[in-house]
Amino acid sequence: MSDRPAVLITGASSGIGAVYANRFAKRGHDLVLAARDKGRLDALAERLRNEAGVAVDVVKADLTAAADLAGLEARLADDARIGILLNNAGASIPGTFATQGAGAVADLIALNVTAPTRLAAAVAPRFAAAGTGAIINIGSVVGLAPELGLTVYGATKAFILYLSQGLQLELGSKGVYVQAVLPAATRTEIWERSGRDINTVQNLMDVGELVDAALVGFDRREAVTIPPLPDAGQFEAFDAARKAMLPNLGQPRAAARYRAAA
Ligand SMILES: NC(=O)C1=CN([C@@H]2O[C@H](COP(=O)(O)OP(=O)(O)OC[C@H]3O[C@@H](n4cnc5c(N)ncnc54)[C@H](OP(=O)(O)O)[C@@H]3O)[C@@H](O)[C@H]2O)C=CC1
Ligand SMILES: N[C@@H](C=O)C(=O)O
Repeated sequence: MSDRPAVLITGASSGIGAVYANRFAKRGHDLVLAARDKGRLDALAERLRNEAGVAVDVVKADLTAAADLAGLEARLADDARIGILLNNAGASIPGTFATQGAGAVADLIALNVTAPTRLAAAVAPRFAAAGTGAIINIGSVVGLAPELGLTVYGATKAFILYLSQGLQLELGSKGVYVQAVLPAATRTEIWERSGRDINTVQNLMDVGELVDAALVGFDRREAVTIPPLPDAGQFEAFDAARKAMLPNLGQPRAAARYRAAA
């Protein structure tokens, strides 16, 4: 039994989540790995038990299935060994907003928005009461860029950034660390799964490099970690400009530019 907090990782069967599992195991953390593909989870768990000597629980869970999600929520609420929640599971969908269909859009929101929010809501009271704990939410640079044409996917990732920043403000003073990680294009299965030929994607980052960079931000207790962004000052200026606008938003009258000429 490790003396470090256990880490519950969603979407641990492949890609970014599987690499995070490897890295946290090598750091000596026990793990709870959740995804739909139990075979891949079991193989990863066995390897990490052997290589890192940590305890690894596997939970087969479809985060768009209410009962499965509820089971993970209960695990997060009740298992005091879990001190880190990694909200990683996610997907994109092919097509455009006009072609994707309401069902596919709703399913994407269930996975990318509802599930990480409910899991964070399940663990936040326990972390706040304990005065410690960490929530890592995997967003995307696409959440900053409607220009990329991934409208609903990007909107789900913009939600993750906002949720993370809000939770930082609400929970930080209670000892809970919340990190938003915003990868750019990274070499994982998400591309094939969402109908994209990965060979057409430019500037793909190696998934191990992505996770190692995200963990540098984690170790620094950075609020928003954007591994591909060379100059942190650009995001700081972006966020400062947003904050500078806030005092001008609560006005009793419509701005003169919107009032009919007298
Ligand atoms: N790769 C990239 O370019 C980028 C990825 N991201 C984000 O990184 C995160 C991880 O994605 P990535 O590693 O790239 O992609 P992968 O497709 O490799 O991994 C996605 C993971 O999510 C799990 N998952 C998918 N659907 C469900 C579901 N319904 N219920 C439970 N688990 C599910 C998959 O497991 P299983 O199929 O076994 O359920 C898998 O483990 C996502 O949130 C993604 O949006 C952000 C920016 C860039
Ligand atoms: N997953 C990628 C887009 O589909 C990304 O977030 O860059």
